[in-house]
Amino acid sequence: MSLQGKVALVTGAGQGIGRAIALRLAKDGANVAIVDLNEEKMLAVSLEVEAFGRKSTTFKADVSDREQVYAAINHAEKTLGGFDIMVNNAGIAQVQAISDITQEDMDKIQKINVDGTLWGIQAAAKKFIERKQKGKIINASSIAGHNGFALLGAYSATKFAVRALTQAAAQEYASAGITVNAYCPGVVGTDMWVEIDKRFSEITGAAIGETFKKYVKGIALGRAQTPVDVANFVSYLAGPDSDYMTGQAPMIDGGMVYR
Ligand SMILES: NC(=O)C1=CN([C@@H]2O[C@H](COP(=O)(O)OP(=O)(O)OC[C@H]3O[C@@H](n4cnc5c(N)ncnc54)[C@H](O)[C@@H]3O)[C@@H](O)[C@H]2O)C=CC1
Ligand SMILES: CC(=O)C(C)=O
Repeated sequence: MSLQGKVALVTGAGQGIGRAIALRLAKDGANVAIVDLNEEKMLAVSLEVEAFGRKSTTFKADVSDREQVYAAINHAEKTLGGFDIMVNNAGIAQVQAISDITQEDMDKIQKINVDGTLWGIQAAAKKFIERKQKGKIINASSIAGHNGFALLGAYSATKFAVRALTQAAAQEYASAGITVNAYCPGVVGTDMWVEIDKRFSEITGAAIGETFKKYVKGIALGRAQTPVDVANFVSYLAGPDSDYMTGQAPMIDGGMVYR
């Protein structure tokens, strides 16, 4: 159990990839703070974490609000007795042709995916430095953070930005013993993809399920990704085996985008 006694905070942990990460870090030995907008879902995941024999706490926060992110970290530290790993996982998708993206669309997705990640990096690094300890910051990018996809332009732009923040933060915080990396999943069967598929269908006329199937066909390993596939990689990024890695954003996508 490589994370025995460590404290991790996972944003967007009420469901999907964030939930799987929270459970995997708990399995690895960490006590886990669950942060999300949905209180009922957070509580359910918190109970699942405790079933591994770990401590857990929940904190309702909108990651786009800087103060709420700082408050979430303070809460985790106080309740769980430390703070070692920050997973900036919360994010939203949008499916929209470039010509149809509005200012409101762009403001919303940037505030959550980009600002939310920035506040998470900044607040976590400040806490690690204040505590005079090393720390790990792990951000959710995407294959869409390496490759622009049609109808996912705004989303792709935010995930490219997450990689930029990851690279800059890795350099700025290395001397403090803080590593900053990102994970880039491909097509993961979560509610996010149910929504993406539905929006593609509205825009292109594709049948429900067709876009998801089309994307999955492009995966070399021949199946859609599960949240656990992502969590397995985040476990590595959170643990001591990745201590010599920083500023990176590898694909964990079953073979879709090659860099
Ligand atoms: N599903 C996929 O295929 C892929 C997902 N990703 C990224 O992985 C991350 C997680 O994705 P999924 O689990 O699929 O999404 P999801 O939509 O299933 O879950 C996202 C969670 O984040 C929470 N959330 C949303 N906005 C929030 C906010 N402002 N503050 C706090 N919590 C908020 C939601 O309540 C929800 O529990 C996202 O950053 C996403 O962009 C990256 C690549 C592929
Ligand atoms: C949701 C997402 O990041 C992709 C590319 O599927």
